[in-house]
Amino acid sequence: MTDSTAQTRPWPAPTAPGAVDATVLVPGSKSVTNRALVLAALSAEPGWLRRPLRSRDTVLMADALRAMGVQIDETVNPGGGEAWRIIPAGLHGPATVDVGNAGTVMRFLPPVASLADGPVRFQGDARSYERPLHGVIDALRALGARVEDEGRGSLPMTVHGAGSLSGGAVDVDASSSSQFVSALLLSGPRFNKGLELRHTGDSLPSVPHIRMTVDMLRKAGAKVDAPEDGGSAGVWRVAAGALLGRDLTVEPDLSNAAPFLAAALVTGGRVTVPAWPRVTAQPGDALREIFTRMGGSCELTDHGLTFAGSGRLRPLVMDLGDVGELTPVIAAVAALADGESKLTGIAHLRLHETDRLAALAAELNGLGGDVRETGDGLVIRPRPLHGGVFHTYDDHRLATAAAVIGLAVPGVRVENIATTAKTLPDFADLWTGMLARPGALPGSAGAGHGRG
Ligand SMILES: O=C(O)C1=C[C@@H](OP(=O)(O)O)[C@@H](O)[C@H](O)C1
Ligand SMILES: C=C(OP(=O)(O)O)C(=O)O
Repeated sequence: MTDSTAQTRPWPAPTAPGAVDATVLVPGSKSVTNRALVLAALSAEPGWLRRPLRSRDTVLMADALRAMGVQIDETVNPGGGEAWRIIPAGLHGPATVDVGNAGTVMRFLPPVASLADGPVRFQGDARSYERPLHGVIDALRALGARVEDEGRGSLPMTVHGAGSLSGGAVDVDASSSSQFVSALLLSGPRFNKGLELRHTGDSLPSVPHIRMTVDMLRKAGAKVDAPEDGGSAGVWRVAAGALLGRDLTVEPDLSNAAPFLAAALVTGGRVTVPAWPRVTAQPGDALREIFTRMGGSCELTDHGLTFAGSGRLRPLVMDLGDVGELTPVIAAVAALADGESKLTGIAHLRLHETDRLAALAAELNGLGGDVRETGDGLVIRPRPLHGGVFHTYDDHRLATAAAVIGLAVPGVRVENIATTAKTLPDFADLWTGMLARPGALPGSAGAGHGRG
């Protein structure tokens, strides 16, 4: 078991010196980087990944693929950033994979391991042993793989790769994580009979992430049929066939743009995120609508997205089931808003890096907030907040949510800010850099939400 997120002294979250006015270069998308690595590893020819995200989750993915025999060379991109050359090879066991606490690694790689020619052992952080994996394990067994999981339907486990997998039809209940579906689809082209996956659960979270999987599979040459509506019911079909090597430039991580856009909203300022894609499968694109509903406005141009706050923070009543990973930052903004917010459709967040519903309620209430857990979400009422330690439970998005609160509330100290390394190792520097360039926008709320 490993945990590379070093414990550090609580980080004093800076209060906003005024309305922020900054351009923030947000690093690449975790979800795109890790899908691209898997697809490149399964391809029939080498590929390039330009401006990949380098973070704990993506390094774990790359190292795991290397452990199975894939060559990944890290070079410099002529246009800036890194370029990773991925040279697929026969997948080998025995190998050991450290998943850390990365849902993408622990779910996407067992199907890949079933194609290896020997046993692949999966282990990770303590939390990874609690996160659901049964959808992947049961499906792999139904498709012909041998998996030893100590009978728990979770990690630690060993996938006994036999060099190939029969594949075919399988039922999956992915109501606890969309990643079960994405995991099986990604390896589907390499199964002898391809894959026909029927979703049997009552609900399906994070559907945009499944669309991202389908989109990237198609761009790699796979033949995929997907349900039109993308709702909870549906059948996905992936034809057996070779995948093409791609030359892919990774988009900025729009979910990791959330705290920076929130800074514009909370301070009545303005933040530009360059290279915001005009068309994207990333769920973070929904921030344009969500934060506009919460009081801001935005403009998407060839230079990127500029988001401006108005000085007013409106509450949000919304089903966030499609965009669950945005919840912590949205909840932080909601705690500073001028009315009651109701966030629904996110029961599955109890199974994320930590139980995010319990953690957000405990930590916001610990600062004087009024947050109540419901069966599938949170009710957040405005209350004056005060400073204190915000615990982060080794959850990167709890840490960034705490930083947003700290803009408006003096004295917030964030436990283990280093946990942001899961997807955004540069977070603290980007955050202080953003605040070092305050604009002088007249009439802005500035740090006026401070209620300490
Ligand atoms: O496939 C992906 O890249 C992801 C899917 C979602 O998982 P869940 O469906 O488990 O919420 C999301 O929350 C996670 O951050 C990334
Ligand atoms: C839920 C998340 O991550 P994971 O890929 O570990 O599921 C997340 O990043 O918000």
